[in-house]
Amino acid sequence: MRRAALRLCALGKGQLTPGRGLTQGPQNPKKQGIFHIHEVRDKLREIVGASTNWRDHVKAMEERKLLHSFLAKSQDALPPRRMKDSYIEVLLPLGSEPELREKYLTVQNTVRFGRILEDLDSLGVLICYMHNKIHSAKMSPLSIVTALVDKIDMCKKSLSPEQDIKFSGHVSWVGKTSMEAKMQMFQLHGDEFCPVLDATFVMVARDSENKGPAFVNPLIPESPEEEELFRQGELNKGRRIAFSSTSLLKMAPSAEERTTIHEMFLSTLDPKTISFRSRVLPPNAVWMENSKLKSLEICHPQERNIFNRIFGGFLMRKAYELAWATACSFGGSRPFVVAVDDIMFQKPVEVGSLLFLSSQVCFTQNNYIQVRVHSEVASLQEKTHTTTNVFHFTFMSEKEVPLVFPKTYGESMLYLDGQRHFSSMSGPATLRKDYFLEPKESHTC
Ligand SMILES: CCCCCCCCCC(=O)SCCNC(=O)CCNC(=O)[C@H](O)C(C)(C)COP(=O)(O)OP(=O)(O)OC[C@H]1O[C@@H](n2cnc3c(N)ncnc32)[C@H](O)[C@@H]1OP(=O)(O)O
Repeated sequence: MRRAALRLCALGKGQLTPGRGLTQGPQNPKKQGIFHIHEVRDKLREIVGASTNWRDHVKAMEERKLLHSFLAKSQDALPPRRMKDSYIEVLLPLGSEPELREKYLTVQNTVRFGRILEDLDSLGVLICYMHNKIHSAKMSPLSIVTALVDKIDMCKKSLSPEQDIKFSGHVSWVGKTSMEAKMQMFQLHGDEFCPVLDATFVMVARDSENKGPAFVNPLIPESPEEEELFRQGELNKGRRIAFSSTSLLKMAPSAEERTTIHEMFLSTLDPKTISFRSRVLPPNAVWMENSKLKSLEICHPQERNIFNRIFGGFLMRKAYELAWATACSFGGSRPFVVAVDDIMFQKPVEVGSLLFLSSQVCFTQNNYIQVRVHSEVASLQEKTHTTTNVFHFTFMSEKEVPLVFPKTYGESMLYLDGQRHFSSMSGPATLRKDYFLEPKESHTC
């Protein structure tokens, strides 16, 4: 493994305390200043001036054009902000408001992770709007879009749909037009909020009409912890550039990777024939081509964001649910998501698009299933397909899963890419002995 193994949630109680309370977990949910989950989208609508019905969306966009004059000509012209300026907490009161549960419920009486992805996306965008808030204006001239889900690490197998959940987050790094938002999620256990998830998103600011880049306010770290967070943001940017420059779409696999693929190839040759063409599946293995599932979404106006594009969170939920079904049918049991990695939003998805999602298992190890979902939109006029996103999900199954074998060169590259994503997690999966343990009845997290 290139980077020592699987991600453990780096969460601790009150892990980082810039500006007191930043990224802090256990706090009284009833205190002032916590948004209700319903308020997040309402607040976003208010900030961007979104229409509440589809008929008015053209008028709403026309109004946004007028905000162009509020855009800064340079980043230096914008006042610096602190991490605490964008810090927010959001309550999802599944315990205290049972009527909310239905939307979040799975048949196994756990919380739908796809819904959490949607909430994280909206929260990430709201955090970035808080960072760039113009205090004298109600609306923002910026169009902030999700560019990347850098990573999401789960530290609990499943969440209870009967206990309150709290999200918190803030901007942790800024570039010229991009921002990193770090978010955490906690669930009430006894009278304490315990950490359950850790997420890093990258958002990009665009002009009022979402046609070109726009500058974001600088960020000033105020304590050694904040400096460390900011430095980590810089490192993350460097890591992403390095990861992308060695992409298998650009470069040949390493010598070690080539050996892996060749050995897998040799292990599939039929010993009875002296031929490179007769391939036999080894025991307890599945051909990669047989691990696929596909779906189609018609992108209705209901799922639009202000810019008349489809919400990133909706795309993630759809991709996640397809990936889960893929892992489920591959492993033969209900898997749990462990990590989400490197979801890149390459192109916006327009309202009215036909969105094709294609999911396949591309790597497995012990109980782990690495699933890749590719999404593309079809242009009906030109009969062309354009890739909009690639999603990477790591699932854990309760029992050991079959190996997945590539047959073609292209599939071998998918295998290696899957292996790279799996290896980029930060702690060996097998070390996570507590992962399947349900919370104890004691009130410790
Ligand atoms: C209901 C009402 C609520 C309304 C709320 C609205 C919230 C909406 C939130 C969403 O749902 S957005 C929908 C999902 N996302 C998208 O559709 C985005 C699709 N992708 C794009 O539009 C472009 O790829 C994107 C604007 C993200 C980047 O465009 P470019 O590739 O031309 O960007 P460019 O090269 O100019 O780089 C601009 C910045 O982005 C950074 N960047 C671009 N791609 C990146 C990436 N993949 N990862 C990290 N950073 C990235 C890049 O480093 C640079 O940072 P700095 O200016 O700080 O140096």
